Amino acid sequence: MHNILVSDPISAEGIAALTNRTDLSVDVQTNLSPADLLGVIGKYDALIVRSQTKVTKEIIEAGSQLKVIGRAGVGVDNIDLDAATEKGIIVVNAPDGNTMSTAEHTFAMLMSLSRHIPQAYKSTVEGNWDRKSFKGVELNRKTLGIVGMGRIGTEVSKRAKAFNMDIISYDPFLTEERAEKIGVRKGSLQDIYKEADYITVHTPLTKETHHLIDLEAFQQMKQGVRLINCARGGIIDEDALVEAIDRGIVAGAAIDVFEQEPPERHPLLKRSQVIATPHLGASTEEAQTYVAKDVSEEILHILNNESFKNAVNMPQVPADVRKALEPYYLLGEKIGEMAIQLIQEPPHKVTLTYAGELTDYETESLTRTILKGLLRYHLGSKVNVVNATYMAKSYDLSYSVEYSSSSLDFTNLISVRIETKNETRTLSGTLLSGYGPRIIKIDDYSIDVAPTDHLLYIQHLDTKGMIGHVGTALGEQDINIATMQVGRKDRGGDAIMMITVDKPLPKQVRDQLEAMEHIRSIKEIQLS
Ligand SMILES: NC(=O)c1ccc[n+]([C@@H]2O[C@H](COP(=O)([O-])OP(=O)(O)OC[C@H]3O[C@@H](n4cnc5c(N)ncnc54)[C@H](O)[C@@H]3O)[C@@H](O)[C@H]2O)c1
Ligand SMILES: O=C(O)CC[C@@H](O)C(=O)O
Repeated sequence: MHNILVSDPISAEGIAALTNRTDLSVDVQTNLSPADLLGVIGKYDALIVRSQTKVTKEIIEAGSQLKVIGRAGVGVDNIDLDAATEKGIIVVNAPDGNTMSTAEHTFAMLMSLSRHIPQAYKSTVEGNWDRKSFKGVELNRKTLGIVGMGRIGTEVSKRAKAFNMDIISYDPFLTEERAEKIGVRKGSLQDIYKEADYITVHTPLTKETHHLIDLEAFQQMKQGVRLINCARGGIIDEDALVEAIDRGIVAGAAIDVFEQEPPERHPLLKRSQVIATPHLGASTEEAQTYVAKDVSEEILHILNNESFKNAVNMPQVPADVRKALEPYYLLGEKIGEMAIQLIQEPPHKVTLTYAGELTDYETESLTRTILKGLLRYHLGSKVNVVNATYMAKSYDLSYSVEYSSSSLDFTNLISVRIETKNETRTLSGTLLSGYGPRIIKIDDYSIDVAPTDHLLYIQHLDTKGMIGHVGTALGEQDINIATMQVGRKDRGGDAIMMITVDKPLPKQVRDQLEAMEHIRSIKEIQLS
């Protein structure tokens, strides 16, 4: 039974996929204080939030069972992503469900701003009939500057085109081709400041976009410009906006999101040129149902160990790539687990090499899986594919990935070279059609071993009778040999045996083997 906590108001219809299941327990508690949340979070496997709940490092650390945090919406700035990643907790969002609603809200703000609808409404219901104070402006043939041409920015541009607006847009990822396809002009921020009658922002709030629109930016804008922020508080510097309004640069601003929410008595709210809504961009019945459905589906996938697509703190793996790589994850994990057991000292460098058909794919998820296998052996189950690269870095283990054209005549090949201060070991494996994962090389020795639970790796001198001696010693102690592979470099030189056995070796058998003449080392390898 998995326990799920929903701590913000979420569409009941949207989370029906969770609440209808008998193998899940879903608690909806939308009035928890941070202290209350801290007290209860320890018993939950999944947490679903909108933007109100602040999922801090403290909450994440107290979430001893947490596997996934779901954000029913786009922005994840209320979740400490680094803390979640460090703990191996997947953070998923619902990036598409509220795009239309937010684009429509932006447009409602744009029009309200132009025709002073909120101010005129207030005056009218107060008993006035004031037809002079609220003269507006047309959108027709005006220039709209869009900062951030992602999902919402693009939808806003479509609506603006229908109003015969000229659109100029800046986004670091906007190519000339895409701009042409959408029907907007691509420009710089400075172009927007210089030309736009309206500016709307649709970026995430990042270090780069924090106070992107500051006093310096306002000073470059057209006199009488109007601004809209339905993205995130903090992209526009609120104090600078007040100053720009007071200096007459800005004729109006429509603000849905604030640096602090609620925006306790900010001077901005005292300016008659400002209209405001309380973070309502995504607040429609449709959007709330869509985002809740999307995030519920993702949570179900994650709790059932199925593939998912909207993780924010790990790379997205397209479904076709994931399907193609799926059989390699097991092979990669086993190679990682074996490699770490072959070395005697802490590793400081790992080089992963992919060859054959693997070079056709985006292998980031495979790399994470190999690192997970490698690190788990010592660090335990706290390592997973979410935090594997983070964990590697935090243990000063550098890793790199290479692609090779040489796959030793196999259709695919994964090699892991692991280096310590004094030794370097290399392990290679392949996925053999019809046979599954095989280890085909250890250092310079060619072998062919399935990575089973108990393996015995013996380095010895190539001399007569070794196989017999080892076989007898194991047999006498009732250790059944499932398979045995031998390899040597030169006749009479260094040689290896890789034996798969049915159970771990008792200590006396190990001691006995270690004491045998011509045996150089014995390593038991346990795979999970
Ligand atoms: N008001 C609301 O209720 C509400 C609802 C939904 C989304 N949002 C917010 O709207 C914003 C946009 O959402 P989206 O779904 O369109 O996201 P998106 O990821 O589809 O688009 C964001 C775009 O911003 C661009 N960008 C990043 N840094 C930039 C910069 N410095 N200058 C210009 N462009 C930059 C990115 O390249 C990307 O194309 C987010 O902040 C999201 O949280 C608010
Ligand atoms: O949950 C909400 O209503 C806000 C959602 C919005 O800010 C988002 O980023 O998706």
